[in-house]
Amino acid sequence: MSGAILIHPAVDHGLMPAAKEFSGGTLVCKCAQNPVKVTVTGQIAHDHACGCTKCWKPAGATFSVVAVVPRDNLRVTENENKLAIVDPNATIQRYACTGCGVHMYGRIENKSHPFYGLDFVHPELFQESGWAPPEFAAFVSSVIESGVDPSRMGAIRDRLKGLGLEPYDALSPPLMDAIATHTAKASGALPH
Ligand SMILES: N[C@@H](CCC(=O)N[C@@H](CSCO)C(=O)NCC(=O)O)C(=O)O
Ligand SMILES: [Zn+2]
Ligand SMILES: [Zn+2]
Repeated sequence: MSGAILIHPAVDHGLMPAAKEFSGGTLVCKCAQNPVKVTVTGQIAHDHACGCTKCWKPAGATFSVVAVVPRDNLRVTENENKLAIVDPNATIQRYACTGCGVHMYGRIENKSHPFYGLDFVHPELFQESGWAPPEFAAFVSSVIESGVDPSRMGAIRDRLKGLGLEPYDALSPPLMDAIATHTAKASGALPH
């Protein structure tokens, strides 16, 4: 680790490679009793470190680690009654455990959203190893909104680059292109 720059416990010691045989697993919240469990089928996609204020981060972390899975591949299997939506007006409706505060999944209900059909999950909550590691860092400048001193941004971006997580202030260029393509097709600027 370089100095006091802690990105997230799942990346601070280097990225763990994906396991070829990883076929999903169980996300478990941090409650000592009656934890919420969410079963995910298949590997995660578009895993990234996210600096936005809305994604759940473990204590001490500057970034979250968040990825997507098809919503049909996700099931709440235990203690669903403990879940509550953090902000019903947000694009991503994040279901948090009312016991420990961990966000178990985030769902997009707007059918015209470019990412409709995908749920957001924090893969560090898997009890299994082998999930695909983060590929880039998103919404990096947004960490300032959580109180990070702007003077630290150079060191934070250098640390992310050192970990192989290219820093962007929105999503990665391929994902931003996919969003723009969706928008252009919806408006008619591009053919379907
Ligand atoms: N500066 C804002 C940015 C918040 C934001 O737009 N977050 C993104 C990324 S979340 C995971 O990649 C987003 O899509 N948000 C939609 C939502 O949260 O519903 C901030 O930091 O708050
Ligand atoms: Zn909990
Ligand atoms: Zn985020």
